[in-house]
Amino acid sequence: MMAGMDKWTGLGSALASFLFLWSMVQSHLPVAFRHRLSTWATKLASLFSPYLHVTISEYGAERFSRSDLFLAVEAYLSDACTRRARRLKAELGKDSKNLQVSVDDNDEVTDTFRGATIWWYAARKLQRSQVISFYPGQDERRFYQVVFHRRHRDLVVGSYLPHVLEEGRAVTVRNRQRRLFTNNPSSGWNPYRSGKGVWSHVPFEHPATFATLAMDPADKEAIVDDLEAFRDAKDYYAKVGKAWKRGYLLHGPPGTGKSTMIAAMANLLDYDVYDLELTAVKNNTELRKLFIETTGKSIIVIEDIDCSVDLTGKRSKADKKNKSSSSEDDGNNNPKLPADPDKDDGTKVTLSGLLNFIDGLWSACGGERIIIFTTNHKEKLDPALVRRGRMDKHIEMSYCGFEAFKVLAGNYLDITDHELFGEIRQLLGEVNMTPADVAENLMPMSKKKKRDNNACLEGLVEALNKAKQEAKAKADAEAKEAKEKAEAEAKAKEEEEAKKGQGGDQDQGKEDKTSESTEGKMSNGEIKGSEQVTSDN
Ligand SMILES: Nc1ncnc2c1ncn2[C@@H]1O[C@H](COP(=O)(O)OP(=O)(O)OP(=O)(O)O)[C@@H](O)[C@H]1O
Repeated sequence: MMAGMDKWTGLGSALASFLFLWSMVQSHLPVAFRHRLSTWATKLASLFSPYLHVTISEYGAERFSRSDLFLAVEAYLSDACTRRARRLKAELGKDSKNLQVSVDDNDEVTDTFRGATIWWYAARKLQRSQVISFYPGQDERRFYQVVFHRRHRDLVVGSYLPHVLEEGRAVTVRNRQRRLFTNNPSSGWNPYRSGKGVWSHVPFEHPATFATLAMDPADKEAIVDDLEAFRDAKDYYAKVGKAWKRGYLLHGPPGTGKSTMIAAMANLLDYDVYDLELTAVKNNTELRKLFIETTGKSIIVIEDIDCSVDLTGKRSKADKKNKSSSSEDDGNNNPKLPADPDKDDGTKVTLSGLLNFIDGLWSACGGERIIIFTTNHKEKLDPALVRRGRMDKHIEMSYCGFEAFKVLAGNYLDITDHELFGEIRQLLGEVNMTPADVAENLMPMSKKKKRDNNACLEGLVEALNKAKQEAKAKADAEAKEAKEKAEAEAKAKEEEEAKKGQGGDQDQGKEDKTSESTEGKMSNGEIKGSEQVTSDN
C-alpha cells in the first residue's frame, strides 16, 4: 500500500518537475522556435490521435469570393444545429419580422449522422495575404473545422459533407431575405474591421410588382416574358457558350417609373439588388472587386449612367484632341501618336473598365445576373456602352398613356371604369404627363377627408387641362419667338442685300470711273507710248 502511494507521489512530482522545466524551457526559447515546437507537438499528437480534422475556409482557393461550401455550412449549422449549440447569436430573419438564431463564432456544435458523431468548430484567424489581395497586409478569415473519428472518414467525406452542402443550400433558399446593396465608399473598405466589406445592405422591401406598374399591357407582358425566359435559360446559355447574364437599358424622362420597374423585376425574379453608385468607385480595379463580391441571382443597377461618370463625350473630346495632336509633329518630322482616349491610369473608372464589368471575362463568374442602366438621356450615351449584346433590351419608359392610367386608377382608386375616363383618355392623348404626376393626383393625402374617387379624377382632369394650357402657352410663345426670329433674320438679310446692292452700284460706278480713267490713261499712254515708241524708234 505504502509502496503504491510512493509510486504515485513520485510520478506526480516527476510530472510537476517536467511541467516546470517545460515552462522554463519555453520561456527561454525564441518565439519562432517555440512556434515550430508546438507545430511538431500537434503533428505528433495527430499521429496518435484517432480523430481527423477538415477545415472549410470562408474564401476558397481563388480567394476572391466566399466559398459556396462555407456558406452552405454556415446555413446548415445555423438551422440544424442551433438547438445543440450553447452560444447563439440572433439576427432579424426573412422580412425583418422573425428572429433568426444561429451558432456564434468560437462555439462548438455536435452533430450526428448515421450513428457517427461529428463536431463542428467555428473560428476566425488573422493571416497575412499571400495571393493577390485587394486589402494590403493582414486579412481576417473565418473558417469551420469539422472533427470526426477516423473510422468515419468515408462516411463523412463521401456522404456527410455532400449532405451538409445540399441541406445548407436548401436552408439558404428557405431563409433568403432579399437584400438591397449599396457600395461603400472605397475609403470605407476596412480590412481590419470584420464584416465591413465593399457592399452594405438593408432588407429589400419595395412593394412594386408588374401588376402595379403602369405601362402598356403588351409591353409589360413582353418584358415579363423576357425576364422569365432568362431565369429559366441556364442550360441554354451554357449550350450557346454565353455567360448567364442579361443587360437592360431603361430610358425615359424622370418620373416615368424606371426605378419602379427595377423593383418589379427584382420581385418577379426573387433577386437581390445591387445599387452601384459609380461616383464612389475609385478605379477599374475597385469596380472589378465590387462585381466579384456580388452574388448570383442579382440585379446590378447603375442609375443615371449619363451623370455617373464622364464616360460620354470624353471619347469624342479625346478623339478630337487626338486628331489635332496627331497632325502635329514633334519637331523631328515624326507625327505624335494619339494618346489613348480611354486610358486606365488607375485613378478613375473608364469606359473600357465599365465595358469589362459588363461583359469581360470576370462578368461570367458567379451565376445569373441582370445588369440595368437607367438614363434620362439615351442619346448622350456612348454607343459602345449600349449596343445590343451589352444592353440586350432597350426599354423606353414614357409618359402616361390611357392603358397605364387604368392601371394607376386600379391601384389607387380600385376602379376599372368611370364617366370621366373618356375625357381623361382624350387629354392623355394631348398632354405629356408622367405616371408619377398622374399618381400624385390620384393620391390625395388627408387625414380628415375620406378618399373621394370623383374628386380625385376631377382633380386629375383639372391638372391635365392646366398642363394642356401651359403646353399650349409654351408652344405659342415658342412659335412667336421662332416667328420673330425668322422675321428678324429675313429683315437682316434684306438689309444686307440692300447694302450689297447699294455697294454694288457704287462699286459699279467706281468700276466705271476706274475703267474710264484707265482707258483714258491707257489711251494716253498708248498715245504717249506710241509717241514714245515712235519717238524711241
Ligand atoms: N410606370 C409607373 N407605374 C407605377 N408607378 C409609377 C410609374 N412611374 C412612376 N410611378 C410613381 O412615381 C414615383 C417615381 O417614379 P420612379 O422613381 O420609378 O421614376 P424614375 O423614372 O425612376 O425617375 P428618375 O429618373 O427621376 O429616377 C414612384 O414612386 C411611383 O409611385
